[in-house]
Amino acid sequence: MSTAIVRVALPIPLPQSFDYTAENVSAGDLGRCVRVPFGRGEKTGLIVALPDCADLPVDRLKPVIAIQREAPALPADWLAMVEFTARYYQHPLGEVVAMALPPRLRKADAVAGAEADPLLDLTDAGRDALAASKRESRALALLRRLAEGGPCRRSLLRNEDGANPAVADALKRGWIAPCMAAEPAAMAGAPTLTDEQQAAVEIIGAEAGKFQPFLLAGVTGSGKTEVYLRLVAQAIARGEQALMLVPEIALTPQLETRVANRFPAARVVSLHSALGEAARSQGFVQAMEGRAEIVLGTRLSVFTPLPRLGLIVVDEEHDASYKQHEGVRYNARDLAIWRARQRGVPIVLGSATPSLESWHAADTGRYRRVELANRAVAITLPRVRPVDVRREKLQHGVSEHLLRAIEARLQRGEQSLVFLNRRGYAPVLSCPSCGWVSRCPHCTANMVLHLADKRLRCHHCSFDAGIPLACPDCGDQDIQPFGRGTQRLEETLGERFPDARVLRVDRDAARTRSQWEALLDKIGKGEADILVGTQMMAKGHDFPRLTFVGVLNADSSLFAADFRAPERLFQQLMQVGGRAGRGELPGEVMVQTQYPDHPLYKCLEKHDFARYAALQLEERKQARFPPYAANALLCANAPEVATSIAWLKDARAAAMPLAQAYGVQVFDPVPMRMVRLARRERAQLLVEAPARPALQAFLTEWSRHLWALKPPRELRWHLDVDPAEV
Ligand SMILES: Nc1ncnc2c1ncn2[C@@H]1O[C@H](COP(=O)(O)OP(=O)(O)OP(=O)(O)O)[C@@H](O)[C@H]1O
Ligand SMILES: [Zn+2]
Repeated sequence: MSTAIVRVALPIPLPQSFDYTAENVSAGDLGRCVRVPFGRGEKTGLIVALPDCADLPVDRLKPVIAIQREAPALPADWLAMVEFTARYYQHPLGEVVAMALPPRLRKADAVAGAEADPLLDLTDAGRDALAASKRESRALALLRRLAEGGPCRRSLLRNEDGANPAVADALKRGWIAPCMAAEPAAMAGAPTLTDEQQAAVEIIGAEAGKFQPFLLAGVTGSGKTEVYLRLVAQAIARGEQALMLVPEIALTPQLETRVANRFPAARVVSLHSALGEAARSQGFVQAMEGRAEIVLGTRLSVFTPLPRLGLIVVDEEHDASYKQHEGVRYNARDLAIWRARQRGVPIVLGSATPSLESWHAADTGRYRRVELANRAVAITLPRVRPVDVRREKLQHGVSEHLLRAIEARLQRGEQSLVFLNRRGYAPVLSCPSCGWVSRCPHCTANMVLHLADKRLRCHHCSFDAGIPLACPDCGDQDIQPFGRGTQRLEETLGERFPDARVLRVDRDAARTRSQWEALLDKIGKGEADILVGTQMMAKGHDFPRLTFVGVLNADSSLFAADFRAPERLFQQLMQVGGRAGRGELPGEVMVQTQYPDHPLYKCLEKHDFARYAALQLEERKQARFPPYAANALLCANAPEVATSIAWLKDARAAAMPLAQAYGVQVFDPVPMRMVRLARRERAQLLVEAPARPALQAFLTEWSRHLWALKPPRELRWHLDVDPAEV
C-alpha cells in the first residue's frame, strides 16, 4: 500500500487548501469529492491536487475518511475554471467549488443520471390502436401527435397543468415506449432566415472549432434567437454540446420552449436556481457525462462541465444579472469568454444594447461585431418620442398624451404597456404635516407600501410592518402614499378605462415561476389590454399584439451617482421600447421626461445605439472608468460604520507600498450610499488600475495582507472585482 498526499479545497472562508494523506490514490481521483476530518468534526471537499510534498511534514497530516468514487470525478478543465474563478475574484477556492457544484454532488451522494425524460415513440401496438380506435380521447390525441410529429421527450407531452395521465396509461398499455434518438437535430418548424440572419450564421459558423468571440448586435426583434438556434443545430450535428446562458429565470420558459420545439430529439438540460436539488444535480451529471446536447440556464450554469463543448451563447449579454452580488462575485459573461478561450470554441454575445465593455472590445477588434440592423418580421422599428411633462398636467403621474395613445390601442384591440422605472418611484408612506416617512429601522431605505396585503415592506432586508393609522411622530391621521408604484398605477388606469383589462406584471404578481408563466400565457393569448410592468417586462418578450409602450419617470437615472446608470437607462428604454410592434403591426413608444433634449433621448428617438455608445465611451475615457480602467472594491460591514472605516484605513495603509509598484490607485474609504443594510453599516474603498493584469497582480499580493490583518470580531469584509456599481 502506498500513501499519497491529497490537497483538498474545503468550503470555509480561508484562502488556502488543506493537505491529507490517503491510500491507493490514482490520478483518476483528482476532481473527486472527499470526506475529511476537520477541527473537531468532518467536512466534504474536493481533491484539487495530488502534490509530491505537503505544506506540513507528512507525519502531521491526517488521513482522509473516504473518497467518493461512485460519482464521476470533475474533469481537469473544470478544475482549471474554478481555480481561475477563485484567483480572479479573490475568493477561497473551496467556496467557489461549493457554489459551482450542485448540492447533491457536494455532499458526495451518488447521483444517478438516469433517463428521467425519455424520448417516447409509438410502438406497433400503438399504431394498431390508433388505426382501430374511433372514439376521440386523450390517449388517441397523444398517439396521433406522436404519429404525426415523430418521437418526443416525455416532458414535452405534459398537459398545461403538468403531468399527462394519458402518457402513463399509454406506456402501461405498451402503445408507446422509450426509443433511441435518431436524427440529433431535426429542424422542425424553422423559418427561412432573412439575408442578415443567414450572413450572421455563415460568419459565425465558419469559426467552429476555434476561439473567437462574436458580438451579435441585433436590434430588438431582429431574430437573434433564430441565429443562436441555427448555430446550436450545427454544433449538435458535429456531435458537440452547446451552452446557452440567459440572464434571468423569468426568461427561461420562453427559450426552453423554443429550444425544445426546435430540437425534439435532443436532450436539453435546463439549470437555474429555482430548480430542485435533485433535478439540478441530475442535469449537471448528464451534461458532464456528455449525454445532454444543450445546456440552457442562468449565470450559475456557466460552471456546468461539458466534455464536448462546441459553442457558447450568452443572450442579452449586457444584462446586470450575469454578475453575482453575494458570495463569489463572478460575472458569468466574463467567465464564459474565459471558458471559450480555454476550450478553443466560438462564443456569441448577443444583445440589442451591448454593454459598453463588449462594444469597446468590438471597436478594438478583440471581438468580431456581427450586426442585424433590421427586424425579422416587422418592417420598421417603433416610433419613439419623448413627451415633455414640464408643460403638462399629469393625472396621477400619467400624461394625457399617453392616455390617448392607450385609448387608441384599446379601440383597435391592441395591447399597451405602461412601464415604470421603479427606481425612486415606489410608493412610500409620508405625513404631510411633519414630513415623517416610512423608513426601514434596519436600512438606509424607505419601506414601500403594499396595498394587496396592507403591509409596509423594506425591499432591501424584507422587514415588514403594518400600516399605521396615524403618523407615528405627530399623530396626524392624514398620512398618504407618496410616489406611484405599480399598484397605484393599475388603479389609476382601471378608473380611466373601466372596460379595459388591466394586468399588473411585477415581482408581486409573479412570485413563482408558474404564476409568471400563467401571466405570460395570458398576455400572449390577448387576455389583457393594458399591462403595467416593471423591469420584468422590459426584456426578451415577444407579444405580437403589443403595439404601444409608455414609459413613466425615466429621468431619475439620468443624473444618478453611479457611472453606469445612464448606460443602464438607455439599455432599459431601448429594450422596453423594443417590445412594441414586433409583429405585423407598427409600434410606438412614448417616454415622459423633463429633459426631452437630453442626448440620451435624442439617440433613443433615432434608435442610434452606436452614437450613444460612442458618447458614453468618450465620457468614460475622460473619467478613466471601465473599460478604460479596471476596478475593484474592498467592502466592509459592521454594526457601526466607524468600525468599517477604521479597518478599511488599515487595509489602505497595507496597500500603499504595493500600489505604487503596480501603478494602482487606492482611494480613501467612504461610507456606502446606502450605509445601513439589515442592521449593519457599510463602507468601501475603490481600487483603480490601468488594466486588468495590473489589478490582478496587485490584488493577489494585497489580499495576502488583508487575510493577515486581523479584523475586529464583528466585522465582515470582501473584495468585489469588476463591481457592477461603484
Ligand atoms: N427568419 C425569420 N422569419 C420569420 N420570423 C422570424 C425570423 N426570425 C425571427 N423571427 C421571429 O421574429 C420574432 C423576433 O425574434 P427574436 O425573439 O429571436 O428576436 P430577438 O432579436 O431575440 O429580439 P430581442 O432582442 O428584442 O429579444 C420572433 O417572433 C421570431 O419567431
Ligand atoms: Zn430594511
